[in-house]
Amino acid sequence: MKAKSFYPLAFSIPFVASAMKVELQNICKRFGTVQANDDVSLTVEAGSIHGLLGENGAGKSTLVKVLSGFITRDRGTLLLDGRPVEVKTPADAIAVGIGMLHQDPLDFPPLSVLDNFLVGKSGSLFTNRRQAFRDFQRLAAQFNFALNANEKVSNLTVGERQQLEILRLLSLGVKTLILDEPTTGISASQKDELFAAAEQLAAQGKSIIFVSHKLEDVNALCDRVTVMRHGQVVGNLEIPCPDEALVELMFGRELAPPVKPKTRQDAIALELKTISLSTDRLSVKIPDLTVHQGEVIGLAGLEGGGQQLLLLLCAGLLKASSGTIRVNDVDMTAKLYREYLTAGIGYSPADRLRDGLIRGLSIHEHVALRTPPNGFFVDWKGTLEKALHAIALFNIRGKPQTHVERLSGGNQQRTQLALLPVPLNLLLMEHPTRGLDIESVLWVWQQLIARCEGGTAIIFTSSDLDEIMQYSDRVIVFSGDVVSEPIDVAELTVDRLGQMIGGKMGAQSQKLSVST
Ligand SMILES: Nc1ncnc2c1ncn2[C@@H]1O[C@H](COP(=O)(O)OP(=O)(O)OP(=O)(O)O)[C@@H](O)[C@H]1O
Repeated sequence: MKAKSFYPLAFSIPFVASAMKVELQNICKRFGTVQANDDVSLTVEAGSIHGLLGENGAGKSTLVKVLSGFITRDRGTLLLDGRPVEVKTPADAIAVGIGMLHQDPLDFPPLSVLDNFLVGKSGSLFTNRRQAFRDFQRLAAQFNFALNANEKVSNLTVGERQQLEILRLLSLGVKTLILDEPTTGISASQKDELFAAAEQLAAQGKSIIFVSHKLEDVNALCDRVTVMRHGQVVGNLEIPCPDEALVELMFGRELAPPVKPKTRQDAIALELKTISLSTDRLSVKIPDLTVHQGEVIGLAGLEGGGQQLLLLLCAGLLKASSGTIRVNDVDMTAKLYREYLTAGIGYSPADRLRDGLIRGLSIHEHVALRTPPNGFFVDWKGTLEKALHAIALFNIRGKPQTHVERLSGGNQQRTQLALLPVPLNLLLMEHPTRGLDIESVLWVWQQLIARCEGGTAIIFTSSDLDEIMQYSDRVIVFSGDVVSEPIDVAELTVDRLGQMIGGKMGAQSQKLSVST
């Protein structure tokens, strides 16, 4: 790289392999009428990976935000290695060795990887970039993270941004690393890399707190797990632990997945012919595709692949370089985005707070924005009733006046779903259940299946291969610039899907090269 050498001071990475026991005692935190943490106590032994499990809104993020200084607690004590410490800001937390990787990494996308790596270091403006670059490379190599220091962060996948943030926190001397739902939205191989890094750090004596609602992740990675429900600790168990026991603790009852009935009808909802898509990073040819009303098509592939482009095309947000798109027998190829909306096409993006909802606006204001105006004025009374109805119907834990950024991840997704028009001809969903607890996942799919029964065709992306297998009628696999033909789900297994995403397409893509 071309290192700028006019930064005179060097910084060095504190490579202290030190242990730290973390104890949270009787933590209480209330937001208005919500008691988010109600007398919560948690002990994380040095050198261990401790899971924090709970349904959406259980209070997990609040607890770890208290620990990492992003939220001030109302009551309770924090002990590090038996000594009480005061953490009131994220800087206080870093100073005592506690760092948190957020669900959406707190980075600066317009800046380079190296610039982001330097954020938070004292005197970082005057840092010797050559030295910083070497430190970055050394640390990245230690964890097998293939990151390019000169790449802009805006070009990275969520998984790569997480890796960068972990390196940055470690370089700041963090000894307790909090991972807040880190496997949401990353690829299977990035998850493996993340787990290997967490295990390596625990082996060095660092303590890891792993916040999740994925039982298989907790069972695969953690030594112990604490389960929260309604702001309280309801269990503290050794891992491995049977899934049924964890589910019962999380929800107070057993859960059964919905059976997907055959919803495919004869009428055609969507037709794609000889479509080519390209951005400055990727060019893909999409196989000719006919989607029937009520049918579910799953798009599998690594994050940042062509599957997202295909959804954007069908939503009218991206124009194809060639080919035609027809919805309900109407040629939409040259149509504008708003014409896609009036054609009954709904799009639900993965990044809820960036693309789906508007920070600073309440649930009620979102409902009002979605409601066609009756004359010049907004009908605040009528839209309030609609908001209350949506909150009840979609079981959203929030009030009409709650700002969307204050909702838990699961409740943001419920709000996004509540805002989708009914009926729809075509529903495009990026990661429909990302960040949701198991009960919410089942609930979301119940809603989606009901839409299919009403004739809506669904195309969705997911990095959860079990979800793709369970709910799709047919699957299209994206691997780099190679795209498979649509495959009947009965012909697939999760293993086969994983191999195809990894590039072993076999006969399924050869057919495609004939058809394109
Ligand atoms: N800043 C805030 N203002 C108001 N209420 C909040 C705020 N942050 C969290 N809450 C509420 O506190 C409760 C606990 O939320 P928290 O985010 O801690 O849950 P969680 O277990 O992390 O959920 P998820 O898994 O969905 O992220 C929820 O009811 C949430 O709406």
